[in-house]
Amino acid sequence: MHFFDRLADRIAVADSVVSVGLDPDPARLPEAVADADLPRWQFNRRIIDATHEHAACYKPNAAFYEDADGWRALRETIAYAHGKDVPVLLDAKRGDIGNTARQYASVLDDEDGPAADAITVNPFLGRDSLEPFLQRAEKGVFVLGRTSNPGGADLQNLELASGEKLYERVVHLADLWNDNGNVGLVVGATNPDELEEIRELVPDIPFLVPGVGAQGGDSEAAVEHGLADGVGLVNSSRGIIFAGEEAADRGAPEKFFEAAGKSAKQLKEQLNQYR
Ligand SMILES: O=C(O)c1cc(=O)[nH]c(=O)n1[C@@H]1O[C@H](COP(=O)(O)O)[C@@H](O)[C@H]1O
Repeated sequence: MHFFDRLADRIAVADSVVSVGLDPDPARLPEAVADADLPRWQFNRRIIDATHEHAACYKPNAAFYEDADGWRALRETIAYAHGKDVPVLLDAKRGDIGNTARQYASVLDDEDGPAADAITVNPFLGRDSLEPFLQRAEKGVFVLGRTSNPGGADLQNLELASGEKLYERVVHLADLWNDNGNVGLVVGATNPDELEEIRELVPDIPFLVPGVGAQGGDSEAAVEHGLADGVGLVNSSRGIIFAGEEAADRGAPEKFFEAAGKSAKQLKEQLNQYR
């Protein structure tokens, strides 16, 4: 099944557009999992148990898994999320020359265990660097459009000779690259005006909107402009998975994962007001 059809089904079942970011910073893992074999996997398992009812998608960021045990933790996490019937978007921001890109894209194949259903990619190297991802028609390919970080404007807002901004050009290209209907765009919630403008440029492309929660982005704009025909994702990572830190610090470690569930539910309900 094509990723966006699968995502539409999941959004309907969970009544949610929340993407739960699985960014298990080793320095912030609670004691309950810190001594386990594969702490990140044990952490994610309990986060998934607590949040899956409210999750349209899980988004593990590859940066938190790029070591020997990390890929094992990631594979277990993907399998577990699939077991709960929730799709997984691997946030890897890939983009490289052809043969390297082909290798990167193989992370989407099931040969070594369950693979992610979608991935984030960086468009800086142009179409051929993304071709191996785009050709996997059933997989979602989210192209970085306008990122949420303060330095995003350094390059993305540069004005080209044509008068277009660089991010506008990227958005236009992403639309051209969408032969298989599997392209999405990443547009941060911290730039609501640009979110609105980009939605006008590409009415039919679903967005992944990160930046609500810990980065303080605009959740109303995220929903209003992030969805295309009801399909899209609004991501929060630290705001959900570490919501229980304070309770644990106050001597209630059992509340850690419960708080993540509450936070995911709260975000779902907040976003649903605007759907
Ligand atoms: O591609 C992304 O997901 C992404 C793009 C962007 O513009 N900004 C952004 O924060 N992200 C990712 O979204 C997640 C945000 O995490 P929190 O700020 O903890 O919610 C991290 O995994 C980021 O790498």
